[in-house]
Amino acid sequence: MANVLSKENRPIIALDFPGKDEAVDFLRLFPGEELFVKVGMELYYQTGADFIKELKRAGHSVFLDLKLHDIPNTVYRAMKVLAKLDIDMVNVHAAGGSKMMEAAVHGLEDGSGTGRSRPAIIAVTQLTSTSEEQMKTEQLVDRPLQKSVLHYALLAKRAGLDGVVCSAHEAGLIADEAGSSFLRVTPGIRPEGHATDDQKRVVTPKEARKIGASLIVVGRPITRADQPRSAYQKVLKEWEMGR
Ligand SMILES: O=C(O)c1cc(=O)[nH]c(=O)n1[C@@H]1O[C@H](COP(=O)(O)O)[C@@H](O)[C@H]1O
Repeated sequence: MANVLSKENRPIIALDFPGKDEAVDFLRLFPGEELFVKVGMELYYQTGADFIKELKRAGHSVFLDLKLHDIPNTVYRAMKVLAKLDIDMVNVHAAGGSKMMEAAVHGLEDGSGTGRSRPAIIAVTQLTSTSEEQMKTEQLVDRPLQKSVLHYALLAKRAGLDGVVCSAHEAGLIADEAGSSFLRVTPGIRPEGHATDDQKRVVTPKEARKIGASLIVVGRPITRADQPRSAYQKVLKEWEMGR
């Protein structure tokens, strides 16, 4: 798989912008810097593959966050296409099951061809906006949230995935059970003193690293800040303090 842990595990910036212009304006604030960015559904559905290629040409690492969740054959075929974008990381929902996750890995391998490493692939466990109460009432899952997350992580590992998306709260447990090389990519990150919002299970960058996150994903605290560049520096500093 692509080496996503190079360049000192920089925080991944979620480019959750409505279109290319806004994303480009944001990236202009970081001249010459090679960032690790996440392109999600909103931006990808607007800009498509061309913008991903531009980001790669500019030297950025790209996590394409489309959270695939469909029957194995459909996911296999979609991953085969995505592998050609030369992205660094993609994801699926673990709830799609082991056969779907295996198909996703095979799709990436077949799409990458020989001589090129496939993108890293991680599985979303329970979203960081999900609470235990919601799991009970809406998913009818009557188990502790941590158990569900760990179960999905081990399922993903057995299916050949490289890691999971989870809250930092579960990162240490997953490292213990699935091994430290199994990636724990953690959104729901809020720097010290930041206001709360729709994210339920939030952690500071420093705490996330201490607990066992391999990589953190940060969106609005940086992209919606009055001074995005200094907000990024603050996140980076807090992340480094957690080492
Ligand atoms: O897969 C993800 O990236 C993801 C999974 C999850 O459980 N929670 C979660 O917040 N995310 C993404 O991480 C980013 C977090 O953004 P902020 O809440 O603005 O920091 C968003 O782009 C979400 O789509």
